[in-house]
Amino acid sequence: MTVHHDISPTLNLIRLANGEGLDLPVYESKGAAGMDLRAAVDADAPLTLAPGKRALVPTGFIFEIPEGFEGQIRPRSGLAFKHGITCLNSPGTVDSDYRGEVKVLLANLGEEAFVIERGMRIAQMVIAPVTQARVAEISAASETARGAGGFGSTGV
Ligand SMILES: O=c1ccn([C@H]2C[C@H](O)[C@@H](COP(=O)(O)OP(=O)(O)OP(=O)(O)O)O2)c(=O)[nH]1
Ligand SMILES: [Mg+2]
Repeated sequence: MTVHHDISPTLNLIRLANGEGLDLPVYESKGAAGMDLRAAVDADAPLTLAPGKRALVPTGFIFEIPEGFEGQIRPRSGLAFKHGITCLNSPGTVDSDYRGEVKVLLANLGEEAFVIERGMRIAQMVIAPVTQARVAEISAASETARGAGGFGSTGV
């Protein structure tokens, strides 16, 4: 069966109190795969992420991911390259039935503390189609040329 997804579904956002005044997430270029997510930390209280530490950073929005899609929260390569900042659970998964605030689990793998200011673009979200498989338990696996070979069985 072929499932055809709307290639530009509407993403409804609900702004929370801590998101007041923040720019909406946008695609920063015409062909960008991800929309950048901004930190909804208090303007008077930037978040300092010490080396080796992690923090759940609010975005200030509830995202109603359209049914049949997910939101994938991924690191920004610039922050990763320059500062060692990544998403610990990358790619983070935002389910289409989630109605809480989207948060970004940042980790500092760098050697210096990293300061997250309000409105900083900390990660990006890709909206991607999802397939839910039916699960069926069977008694024996079908035969293939690969068989159980894996984890480097074809060489490096
Ligand atoms: O980076 C993330 C990852 C998840 N979530 C939210 C949306 C997602 O729908 C929900 C649950 O995420 P996940 O399934 O990855 O976490 P879990 O540990 O399995 O929690 P749960 O038992 O709530 O599913 O948490 C975020 O806001 N940011
Ligand atoms: Mg889960």
